[in-house]
Amino acid sequence: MVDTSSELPSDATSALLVYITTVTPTTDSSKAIETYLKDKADPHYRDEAGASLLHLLAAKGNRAGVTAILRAGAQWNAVDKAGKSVGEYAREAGHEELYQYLVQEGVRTEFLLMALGASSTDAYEMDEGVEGEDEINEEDSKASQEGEPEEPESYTAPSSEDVTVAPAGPASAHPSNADYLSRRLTFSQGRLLDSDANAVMMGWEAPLMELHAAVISPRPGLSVLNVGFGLGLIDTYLQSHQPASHTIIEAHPDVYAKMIEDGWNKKPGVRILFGRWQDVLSDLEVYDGIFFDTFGEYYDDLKQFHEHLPNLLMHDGIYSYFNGLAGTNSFFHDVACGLAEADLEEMGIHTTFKEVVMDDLGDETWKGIKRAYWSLPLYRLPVCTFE
Ligand SMILES: C[S@@+](CC[C@H](N)C(=O)[O-])C[C@H]1O[C@@H](n2cnc3c(N)ncnc32)[C@H](O)[C@@H]1O
Repeated sequence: MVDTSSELPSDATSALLVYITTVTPTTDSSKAIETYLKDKADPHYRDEAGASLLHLLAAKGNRAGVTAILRAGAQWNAVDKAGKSVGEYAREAGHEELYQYLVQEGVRTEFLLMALGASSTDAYEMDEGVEGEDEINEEDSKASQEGEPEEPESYTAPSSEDVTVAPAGPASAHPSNADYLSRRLTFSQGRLLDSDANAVMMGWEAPLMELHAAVISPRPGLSVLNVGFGLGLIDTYLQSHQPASHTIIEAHPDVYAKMIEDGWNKKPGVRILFGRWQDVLSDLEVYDGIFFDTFGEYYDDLKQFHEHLPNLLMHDGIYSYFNGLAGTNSFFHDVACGLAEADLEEMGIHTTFKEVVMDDLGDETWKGIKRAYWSLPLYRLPVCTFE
């Protein structure tokens, strides 16, 4: 990988940079930028901070320019050397409308790539996760769009040690669900950690789990399914709602052993299916309420689970999932929410998001944990029903 970010831009690129940074944006910006690009300005130029032309246009609130540069192949999910996305550049400069436009652009691009089987979303960790993996991988994304692997053009991505929010490594470097399931786990001080100090589940999520339980099990006597036991937080809340039947799928042997030790197999209505959800689908029934929250899985796995919902959820049932996708970057998180919403809509399932204001979790929460996986001020709790 060659870092050419310190090289001087070509004349046409310099002229384009001057245009972007000094000219007041108008609807004509799009034509002007196309002309510079025809004159061989480099659409993949990065400045010394790693900001792409799209970042610079976003900061200027230049909507026509943003459209033109995206059309020329700029990546919507580029990050600068500090890990900042184009959405953050737009929002921080006060261009909220452009921020929303960029979110829609991200959703549209990823949705199309998904349809083509070429999405970059495997870097969206489902939940508590592994360092540096919660953003869409811009390198993967570009390679996917063009059908073959390609070196980044003018920018060496910082390593995950350099920045808190870093572009993800290649998907193949992510520990797989199978790797996670072979690691030993520790339950201590209201946390469930794996042997690599990744937080599988943490006590600070209890109030969210209480809300999820109330959403999928609003009255006694319902049949509910929870995928992923973890610390048993949501299952404890679900029990307090007195379901008629309460099915729990759990894949990790250490978690399963703890469930048995704590007597979960003897609780009212509880049926435990030990195994990966992918492997126990044929043992499932149809439920009034379903919740999904696994670990070491990615957006594609969530999407795959969603594809089974028409067979698992009653016509008037309610589904929800832990919405930790890209939970340390509001722009990528907003795109992930939009993508999940669009994918569910394809199956006739409508999503509304209940907004939950979050307290700052503080550094103490993350002590001894490999990666802080949540830092956003708002949690968007999905409430999904058939239309
Ligand atoms: C984040 S925790 C769930 C926390 C839970 N919502 C709670 O309230 O405590 C994720 C759980 O999913 C389990 N898991 C991971 N992959 C799974 C899979 N493919 N199928 C079923 N369970 C899985 C993990 O072992 C872990 O116990």
